[in-house]
Amino acid sequence: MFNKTLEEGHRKMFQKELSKEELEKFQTFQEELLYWNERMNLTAITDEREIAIKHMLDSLSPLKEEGVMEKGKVIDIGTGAGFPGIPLKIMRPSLEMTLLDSLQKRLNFLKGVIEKLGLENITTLHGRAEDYGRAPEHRETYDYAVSRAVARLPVLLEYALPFVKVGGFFICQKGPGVMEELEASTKALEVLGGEVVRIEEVALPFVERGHHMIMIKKTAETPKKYPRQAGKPGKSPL
Ligand SMILES: C[S@@+](CC[C@H](N)C(=O)[O-])C[C@H]1O[C@@H](n2cnc3c(N)ncnc32)[C@H](O)[C@@H]1O
Repeated sequence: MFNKTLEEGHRKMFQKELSKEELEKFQTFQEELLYWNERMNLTAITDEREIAIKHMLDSLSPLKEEGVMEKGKVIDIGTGAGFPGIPLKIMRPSLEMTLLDSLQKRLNFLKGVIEKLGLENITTLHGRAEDYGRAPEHRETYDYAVSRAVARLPVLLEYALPFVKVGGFFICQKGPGVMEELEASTKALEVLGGEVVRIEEVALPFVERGHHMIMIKKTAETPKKYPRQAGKPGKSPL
């Protein structure tokens, strides 16, 4: 059921077949997710078909944009059980992927997944986005930041934009409240050096509800005082 849904759904979304190797990797990831989900809290979605659609295919939606994430350094902020970072890495093995989360046990799960799938050029990073966003080895060094289901946009921008090089992009997915979140983000975009370049409605195969993909270009360096200390962006968003 998982494989069939993923294959058909991928074909509908991208008009392209998944290779045998890609399919095997997705399947192993799904099996690991379900196995470990019995032992720790990884996902509320446990139906195989739903995992294929709402986790795997949903994570791939940035790839619908032509020329996006063909190569370069990517950070997935608040990756949780590996979404969208692992599916993106399966489809684009040449990406240099960093999976960031503040929960160590989820990263331990991901280290196992990375080994089982034989993925290379992928690392896990334990801690808060606000702290790594100030660290010179991470600040403004990524071509892309991605993030799904982590925070409202004004908060998320303060987590994400400090990681992105000027000229790079932050890509996130948002549900029905997208326009309201965008309106609330005017100040954050201006202060942190970002500009919305695309808002795309993404339809997911087999289900009614899709989402919006927002592409934000980093247009200027983020001032040194951002991100503020851990917890502050969430408590008092820009
Ligand atoms: C609701 S989960 C979403 C996980 C995954 N992105 C997905 O779409 O399934 C949010 C994740 O973000 C992490 N997180 C929240 N705030 C964070 C922060 N400031 N820095 C790093 N990770 C954070 C949490 O630990 C959690 O794993």
